[in-house]
Amino acid sequence: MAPHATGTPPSLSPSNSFSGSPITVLASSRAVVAGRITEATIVISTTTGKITTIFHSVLPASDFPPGTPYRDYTPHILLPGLVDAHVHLNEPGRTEWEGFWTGTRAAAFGGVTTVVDMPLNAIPPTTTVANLHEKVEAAQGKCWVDVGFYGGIIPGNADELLPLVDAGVRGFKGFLIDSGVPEFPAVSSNDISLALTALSSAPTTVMFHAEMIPPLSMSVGDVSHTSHPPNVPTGPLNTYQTFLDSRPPSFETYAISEVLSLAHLAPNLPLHIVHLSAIQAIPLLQEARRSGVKITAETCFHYLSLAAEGVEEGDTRHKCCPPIREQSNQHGLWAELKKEGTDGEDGVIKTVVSDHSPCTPDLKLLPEHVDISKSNTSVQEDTKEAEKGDFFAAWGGISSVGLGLSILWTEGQKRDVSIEDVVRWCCKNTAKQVGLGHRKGDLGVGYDGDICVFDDEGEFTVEHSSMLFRNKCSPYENRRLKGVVKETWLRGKRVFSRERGFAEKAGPAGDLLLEPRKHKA
Ligand SMILES: NC(=O)NC(NC(N)=O)C(=O)[O-]
Ligand SMILES: [Zn+2]
Ligand SMILES: [Zn+2]
Repeated sequence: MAPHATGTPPSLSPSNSFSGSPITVLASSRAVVAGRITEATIVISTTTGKITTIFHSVLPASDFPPGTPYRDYTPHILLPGLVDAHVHLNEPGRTEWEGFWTGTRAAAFGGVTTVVDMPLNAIPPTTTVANLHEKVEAAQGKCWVDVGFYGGIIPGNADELLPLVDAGVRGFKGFLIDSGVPEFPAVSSNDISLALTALSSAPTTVMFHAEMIPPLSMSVGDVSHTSHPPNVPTGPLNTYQTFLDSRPPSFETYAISEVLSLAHLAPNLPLHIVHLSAIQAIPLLQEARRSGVKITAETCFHYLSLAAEGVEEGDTRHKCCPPIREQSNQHGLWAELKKEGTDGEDGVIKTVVSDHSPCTPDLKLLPEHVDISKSNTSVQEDTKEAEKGDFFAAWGGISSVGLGLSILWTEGQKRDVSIEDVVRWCCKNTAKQVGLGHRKGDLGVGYDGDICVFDDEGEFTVEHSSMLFRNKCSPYENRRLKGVVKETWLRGKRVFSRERGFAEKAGPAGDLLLEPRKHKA
């Protein structure tokens, strides 16, 4: 046996194989194994889909029995499949916005092998066990990657929360501001208290969309002095700055203070702020962590790659909540993110996710001058002239599932980001956040054989053929990105290849990840 092997030697007896070989072997001179780049030969059981052995060198095919599927991908990098812990798949109920089939194919295209579906925008929302069952029913047989589900916290559903934990949700999300859909109302501080109390010793994570309209007296200083509440537009509705001014950083800091003021109700429960945008919130979170509050935050590919200064008039593809802020804010997010994993530092932003929240293009109310892919017919024919480009009336949400790795890699070129950093933020930490750290987010013995084959030197332009989500409407369209996913492997099966497409004959191989989260020892 080669030196430096970890794990048990592969059982090479062909008798326990269903596909002719009991193992599949992927090798490369560069792989991110246990968080470090190394040479590796990865052996995956074809029966369990688990990694059985990793050799820390590139072994030749001749070291394995004849007929063993083997490929040396050198010089491409083998990464753990990405875990995108924030995706809105919208099925059932708003399947014209997205769906399990299209959303998970878009994920597989980008090396994402696990997505965790948000509890809102589908109808019904995932706020009861019965509703979770409807979602699971709708997902059967349609998923090209593994899919987990969050539960939702809304007013009045505190009694559903523990049953949802037992039913296998990977965490919960509640809104402190209007969510944009009527069936998922915002929670009050009383609702949060009830939820935290109900879940105080449950093995889960409670996450918040942290924006709140602060009392008027507290908003002074955020926006130019006005007597308006900040959420009321004070300029042209199709100018991005008007929208940005309407959701200032104080919305995020105020909401996070609210969450922190209730954290004592569940001191052992992990809390998490989704899609953090405002850097002004970072000191609050740092201080809370220093005083022992178990709170983390995620940011999104768009906050790290787009900036308010670059949003053209009426280009509502950039609308999301909280908003994309100025370039200086983006720098601050990067600085905090890069602390994560640095010796002696404690970054509060642990993860980077897509927050893929699509809709049909008509709801984006795009004006004609915003040139989007013409694959979506009758895009804005019905839009009233007055509404075109209106940042307030347009749906808030950015489409990017499956583009994240390349977006981050492209941005990272300017910022001394290593591939190990990307794996930590998008694989290891996201898997841990959703209670899947024992089987996802890393390459190691006993982990699922989820592998992204990444050409870190390749480039592509985002166009129709690289946006596999249902509606081709994304601010990344026509952008040139660095880093191409060549293949995506899910539990030892190749589900996607850039050259050969999807494993159509085998069909969707994704599992629904409903194993309940485990109590910490
Ligand atoms: N209803 C939504 O999908 N909202 C989402 N929208 C964004 N982020 O703009 C979100 O996650 O809050
Ligand atoms: Zn949100
Ligand atoms: Zn979201």
